[in-house]
Amino acid sequence: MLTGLSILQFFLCKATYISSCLFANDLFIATVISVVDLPKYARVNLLKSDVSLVIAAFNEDGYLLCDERCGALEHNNFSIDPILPDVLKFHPLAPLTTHPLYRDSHIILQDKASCLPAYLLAPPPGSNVVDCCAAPGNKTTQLASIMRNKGSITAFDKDRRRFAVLRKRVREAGATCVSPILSDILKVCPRYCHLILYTEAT
Ligand SMILES: C[S@@+](CC[C@H](N)C(=O)[O-])C[C@H]1O[C@@H](n2cnc3c(N)ncnc32)[C@H](O)[C@@H]1O
Repeated sequence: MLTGLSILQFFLCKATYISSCLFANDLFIATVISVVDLPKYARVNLLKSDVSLVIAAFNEDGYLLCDERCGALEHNNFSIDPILPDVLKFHPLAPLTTHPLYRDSHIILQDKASCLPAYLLAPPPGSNVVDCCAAPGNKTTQLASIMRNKGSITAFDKDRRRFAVLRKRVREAGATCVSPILSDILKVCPRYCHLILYTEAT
């Protein structure tokens, strides 16, 4: 039997539960909206194309290059990132994964934040670089693009399945200066690295 007080407690409890569900739901909706709001970034693979050719191809497909400062991107607009000259910014819903430039690895979908380490490292062509944690290969192929395939990139990953993706991406990107190695970087003999000038591990 519920007393008057316990009935009140029961309903208070329910009310708290319902409001926490509503709050969780709001949080979920807010999260979905913020993910949908994020722009898409496409890095031009300089091993297969160049920025002006990619811009021209998108223009032909009805995309319009606009100034980064013009605010929120319209559906078919895109802009050049103000910091990264080989990175293009698109509307969050731009259907880039079905675009031929993506399928042929002329562009690589890579978030702006992920593009920054290799851009800041900026190894000149002819460098010897070790990518310690390379799969799926976004930064590895970006480094190859920056180095114009000149020099060497030794790309380690210890996860067999992710390593397979790395090899595929490296091949598709035409990154011939990359040697993928399936291994735990921590087990690699330091002697091996005597030529290394740059390392990148993210
Ligand atoms: C966040 S992902 C790297 C993303 C990659 N740099 C890119 O830009 O595409 C981390 C990777 O590090 C690998 N990894 C973690 N510890 C490692 C180790 N000790 N040796 C080799 N690979 C390792 C994981 O298997 C995973 O594939």
